[in-house]
Formats: sequence, C-alpha cells, structure tokens
Amino acid sequence: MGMAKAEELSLESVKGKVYTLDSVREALIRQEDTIVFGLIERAKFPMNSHTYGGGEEIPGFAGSLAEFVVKNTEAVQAKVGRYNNPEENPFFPENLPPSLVPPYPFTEFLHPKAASVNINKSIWKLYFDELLPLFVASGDDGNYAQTAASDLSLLQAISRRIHYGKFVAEVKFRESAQQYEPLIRAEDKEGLMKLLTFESVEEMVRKRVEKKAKVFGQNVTLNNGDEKNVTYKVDPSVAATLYKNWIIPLTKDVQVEYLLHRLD
Ligand SMILES: C=C(O[C@@H]1C=C(C(=O)O)C=C[C@H]1O)C(=O)O
Repeated sequence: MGMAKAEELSLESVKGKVYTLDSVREALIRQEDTIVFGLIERAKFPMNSHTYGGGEEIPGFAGSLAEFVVKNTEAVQAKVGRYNNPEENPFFPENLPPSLVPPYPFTEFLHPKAASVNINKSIWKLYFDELLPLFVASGDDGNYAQTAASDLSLLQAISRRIHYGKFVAEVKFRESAQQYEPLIRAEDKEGLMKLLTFESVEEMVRKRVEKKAKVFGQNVTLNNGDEKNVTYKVDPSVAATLYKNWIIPLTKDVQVEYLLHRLD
C-alpha cells in the first residue's frame, strides 16, 4: 500500500524541473546556506586528526575512518537512489551498489557526457589538505565518528555546488550556442572560461557568503546590544575565501570540462 501511494504521488507531482539561468543561480544561492551551516557544524569539533589517519583505524579496511564513513554512507545512499539524481556525484563511484528504489523521472537536461565529469577526487584532497586547517581548531576530543559525519555532509554540499556547474554551463550553452560552439570545436579552454565568467556575479556571491557566515554563525546572547562583542563560530572571511579560491574556480572548471564534451 505504501508503495502504491508513493508511485501515485510521484506521477502526480512530477512536472519536470525547469533549469534557467535564474533558477540555477537561485539553487546556488540556497546551497550557500547549506555550505555555511556545514562549516559551522564541522567547526564544532576540533581537528580530530585520528579521523584522517593512514588506515590503521578500521581492521580490514585500508583507508581512514573518514573514508570508511564516506564509502559506506554513499553505498547506503546509492541503494536508496541518491545518485539517480544528475545533481549528485559520489566521491567513490567505484563499486557503488545499484539503487533499489523505483526510479524518479528526473529531468534529462544535461548532455549524456555529463556523468563523466566528476572532480570529487580533487575536492577531497583540497578539503582535507587545505580547507579544514583554515577553520577548525587543533585538538582531539575523541568524536571521530561525529567528525566524519559532519565532514561527509559538508563535502557533499561543496561537491553538489561545484558540480552544479554542469547545469550552469548547459543553460549558458543553450542561451548562446552560436558563441560557444566555435570555442568548443577549437577546444579553447581560455575562451570558454572568459565567455562563461561574470565577475560581478562572483563578487556578489563572495559578499553574500561572508554575510551569511556572519548572520548564521554569530554567537547569540541575550545582551548582544554591543556589536563589537559579537563573535562567530566560523571566521566569515574564511567562508568568503573558500568561495573565492576554491568553490567558484572549481565550478568554472566543471563548466569548461562539461562544455568541452557538449558537442560529442
Ligand atoms: C555560476 C556561474 O558562473 C560563473 C561562476 C560563478 C560561481 O561559481 O558563483 C559565478 C559567476 C560566473 O563567473 C554564474 O554565472 O552564475
């Protein structure tokens, strides 16, 4: 009975998602919230470097505790259909189990080659080597499982945002195919990068993210009257730097990578 009801609902409620430059930008703005909250949640724990050790932590598993949590969680989420959605990209696509649930009819908006664009290996490395030390206090409180769980949700949020570049690129391509096509044929990465870049949009993104980190991450007390005493759970400039140095450039790399295959 539960199943019949679910099928009925999905058929009735599926109208097909519409992707436009505005809707895609709206989605990116909403994802900023998730990323800022993710930073705040991860910052609750100190570095807990045992989570990322060389692989002695889990008997019979040749990776870190974080890797163990991510691989196993991705496997569970794959079984319930997470990666049926073209907006989702796994960190460990190798050996993921198939989905066990009835497929939802996600809008087929992207070129089929989109599935081969996955830069999660670089995101993974950046996250642990460069990002974590920027906003996490040193120390060890033993909460390795909770730490890995918060790493996973933040990594997923960052990855989803960066790979959303595929949708941005497809929208831009459809709007000005005649400008994009010659650059794609010439494999002119620089030309493509220039054409898809909107400096003013990027500046708004960075400023808004910094503001969100201030608003969402301020320590709230009942006598917050004095603005000068406000403190933050994550340094707002770190959130802005994350976007400036990594998220925006990687989103654009995904856009270029996707476009290079757009005429295959
Ligand atoms: C995502 C877009 O493409 C580019 C990347 C941006 C980003 O990652 O935030 C912002 C502006 C563009 O330079 C967009 O145009 O909205």
